[in-house]
Amino acid sequence: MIIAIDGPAASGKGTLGKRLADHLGFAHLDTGLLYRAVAAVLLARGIPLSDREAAARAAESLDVSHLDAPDLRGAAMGEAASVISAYQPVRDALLAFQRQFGRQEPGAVLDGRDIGTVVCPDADVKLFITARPEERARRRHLELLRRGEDVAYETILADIRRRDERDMTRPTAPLKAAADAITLDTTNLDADAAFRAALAIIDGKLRKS
Ligand SMILES: Nc1ncnc2c1ncn2[C@@H]1O[C@H](COP(=O)(O)OP(=O)(O)OP(=O)(O)O)[C@@H](O)[C@H]1O
Ligand SMILES: Nc1ccn([C@@H]2O[C@H](COP(=O)(O)O)[C@@H](O)[C@H]2O)c(=O)n1
Repeated sequence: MIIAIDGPAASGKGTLGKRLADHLGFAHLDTGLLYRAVAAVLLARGIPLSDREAAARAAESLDVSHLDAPDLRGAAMGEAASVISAYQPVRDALLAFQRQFGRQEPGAVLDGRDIGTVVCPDADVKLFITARPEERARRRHLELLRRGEDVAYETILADIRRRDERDMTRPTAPLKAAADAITLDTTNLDADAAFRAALAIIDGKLRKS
């Protein structure tokens, strides 16, 4: 069984995905980390993010055993990931790994931008998690402060808006809800309430099928 979660930056996809996976005994993949890891390779080697060929090579030879590295979660890496994720060969190189991950038993939760539309178009349940940009920026601001990154709220809000715009308007696998996705707006829901709402959607969807 596959649960696909998509949505804009800092909407709570990863938090929800991990919680659902733990609850259901499923594997969980935060696919944004793959793009962040590719960007990290380029930045570590001093290669400009505009070098599409180098980005594609980095994606093709990506070592996925270090996706838990804390430096991947920083604000700069999110921005860099958003640049290289627009390159089709980068996306192509990461596709097979994601699809293979989704085949695990008893199930898998994948979160990202194109899970319901491209990576797992046949997913059993598709959720599109969203929240107002100001609320997402507030959450990310808190998170970064806790991590010791003292970035101004306004800067984070501007970054989120820019990243969403780039992700939504790129020609390849743009961020959008799949036609059969159920949208959950978590602007006024804390993480517990979002989890309960998502579980109710999943239960309802599975009972119908
Ligand atoms: N419903 C919620 N209410 C309040 N805070 C939340 C909620 N969901 C997640 N958070 C917090 O918001 C921040 C962003 O959440 P998370 O990293 O899960 O978002 P994301 O969509 O996976 O982000 P990204 O797109 O950058 O990968 C985290 O600090 C998380 O703890
Ligand atoms: N399926 C995905 C996941 C992520 N991206 C791109 O990576 C950037 C970072 O992702 P986070 O989820 O960690 O914020 C994101 O802004 C996207 O550009 C993607 O294209 N597809």
